[in-house]
Amino acid sequence: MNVLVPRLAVVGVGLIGGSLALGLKAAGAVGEVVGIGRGRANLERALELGVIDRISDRVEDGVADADLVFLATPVQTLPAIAAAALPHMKSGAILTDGGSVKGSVVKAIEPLVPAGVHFVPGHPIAGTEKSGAEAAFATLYRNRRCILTPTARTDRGALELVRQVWRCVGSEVVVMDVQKHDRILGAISHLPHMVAYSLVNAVGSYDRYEENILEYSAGGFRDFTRIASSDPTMWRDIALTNREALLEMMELFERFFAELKEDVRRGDAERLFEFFLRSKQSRDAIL
Ligand SMILES: NC(=O)c1ccc[n+]([C@@H]2O[C@H](COP(=O)([O-])OP(=O)(O)OC[C@H]3O[C@@H](n4cnc5c(N)ncnc54)[C@H](O)[C@@H]3O)[C@@H](O)[C@H]2O)c1
Ligand SMILES: O=C(O)C(=O)C[C@]1(C(=O)O)C=C[C@@H](O)C=C1
Repeated sequence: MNVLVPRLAVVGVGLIGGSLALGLKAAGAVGEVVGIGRGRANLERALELGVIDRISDRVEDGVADADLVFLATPVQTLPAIAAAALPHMKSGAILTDGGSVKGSVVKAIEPLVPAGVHFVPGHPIAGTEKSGAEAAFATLYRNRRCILTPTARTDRGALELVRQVWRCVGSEVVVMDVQKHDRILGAISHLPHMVAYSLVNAVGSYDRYEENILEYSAGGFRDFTRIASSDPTMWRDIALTNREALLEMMELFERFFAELKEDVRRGDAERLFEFFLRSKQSRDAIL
């Protein structure tokens, strides 16, 4: 494979940033990877694991010679990091990100982009509940989707390069407008995390017996709540920056849960069966 990105700078060498670096390395598509972050121990571990080739202690220095800068830190930290990075990026360089919410990120970053530097907002729809450089792996993005949310200001050449980067690690690239992205992800990703976190807290608070009843959990509870082990900082930031779409979905969910509760209360066998069947059919169809 030709080198697509001679020098990549990754800010936030965790699951998402580290996996992009590893995927590009595995494809032979990157020259050097510079890692930038807050936690020295995590960066040193990333270096040891071969996720990055060198550490830079300051965003300003680390991005200076990069052709592509990938921001992969919690959503609320992205604007300040972009503000620190952008004035130091070379002409023709591209800034992109992997933040789970796009509206707030684009609104804050786009006005900061100087002439000659390009910004391509993105979001890989892939992940796990694990965090940090140790959690990164080269195949995370294989057979997954990556959504890019360009605006009227986005440079088409830069968009094409970022598209190729994600294709190179095995993703199907989908281009979508920012608002649609935030609504769809609010439904398909953010709501399920809110439900999983609530379920664990609700069941965990049940105190009729002295035992911790979570210890009785088996496949059903554990499969359903895997994502409640996800990083609280990441999910706090998502809940705060996609509030409108998330509240709309939480209200929709409440209506469905109330309907189910009413059917249980009334002992309506026919409606219960129909409710479960409709859900099973929808889910089976995407497997
Ligand atoms: N985990 C997922 O499933 C997933 C999927 C898609 C997108 N995302 C998004 O990707 C981003 C990164 O998520 P992740 O799962 O890789 O998290 P992570 O915790 O594994 O990695 C984030 C890294 O950023 C560092 N960091 C945090 N604040 C920083 C700051 N102010 N300056 C520099 N470094 C900082 C952390 O130390 C950590 O090493 C988030 O915006 C998240 O919403 C996550
Ligand atoms: O598989 C997981 O653990 C995930 O939570 C990944 C997941 C999701 O599917 O909701 C989480 C957040 C993202 O921004 C994208 C993907």
